[in-house]
Amino acid sequence: MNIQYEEPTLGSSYSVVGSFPKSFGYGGEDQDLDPDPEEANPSASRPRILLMGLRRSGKSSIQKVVFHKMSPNETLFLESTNKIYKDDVSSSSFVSFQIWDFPGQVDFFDPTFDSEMIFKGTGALIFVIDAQDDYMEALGRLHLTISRAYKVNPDINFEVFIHKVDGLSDDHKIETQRDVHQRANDDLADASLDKLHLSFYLTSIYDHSIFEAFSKVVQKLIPQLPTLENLLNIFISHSGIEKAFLFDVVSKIYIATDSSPVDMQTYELCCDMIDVIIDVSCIYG
Ligand SMILES: Nc1nc2c(ncn2[C@@H]2O[C@H](COP(=O)(O)OP(=O)(O)OP(=O)(O)O)[C@@H](O)[C@H]2O)c(=O)[nH]1
Repeated sequence: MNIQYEEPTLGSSYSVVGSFPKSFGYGGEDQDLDPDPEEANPSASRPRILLMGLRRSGKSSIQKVVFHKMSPNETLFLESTNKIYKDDVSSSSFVSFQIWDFPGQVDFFDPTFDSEMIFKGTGALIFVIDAQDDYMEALGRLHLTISRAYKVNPDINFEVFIHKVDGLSDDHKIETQRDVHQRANDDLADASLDKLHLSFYLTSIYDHSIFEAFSKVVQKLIPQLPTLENLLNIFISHSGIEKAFLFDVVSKIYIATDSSPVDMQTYELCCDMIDVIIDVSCIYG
């Protein structure tokens, strides 16, 4: 398969305000290797989040729903991705990264697949597994992908989205997560890759779980997170406010929250309030 690169078609609502500090370690080195001329630009030092997984696992849907406000039902009409689709997310000074949506059939052994270039500048690799399908093939692919990426760049955060869980009962969700977790880690142990840490999330585009999972993935890439958490702790202790989130309004992912546990209902309520405010400001704007 020939890997081609598609320029980001950035939603007009996004503007470049800032990027991750260079000291974070995602600049420079990869720029020489990347065939994309845009990478020569200093703004390209923002970290990369890769979306990988088998065909039809839901990668493009996740990217469109979270970052382009596509309604979940519209994703039924998405066409299969056949080249790497790069999307710039630069909506505030704390969230600035690129998402690379990969085609499901990417072939690591193809000479045009430059794993050095792709994985070197990567902050997080999200591997999407369709929980409504038989996931054995996906687990094999997960192992191949992460072991290859780890060899090139052991600093990548490996995130596994056990996706489309909207069709599963609560018991089935927990059982699937346990099973995927167990098998994926057994495969790593067999390959003597015990040091490689995987994080698992149950996700669906039909509820807020995908926004929550993406929030956590992005938070891990924010070097200022402890400071932000601290500031929010101080804020709630002095204001009598119960819970504080720092939101990226455009995507509704939260960049930080105070250290009390996150209750999904509170998070959903805040997301709904953001929608109301955006709708009202569109009417009166
Ligand atoms: N039930 C359910 N369906 C989903 C979910 N996410 C995506 N889908 C559906 O899964 C199908 C495939 O989604 P895509 O986003 O095109 O999958 P992809 O992984 O990008 O596929 P390729 O481009 O072929 O690699 C679509 O019909 C989506 O509507 C989800 O959370 N729940």
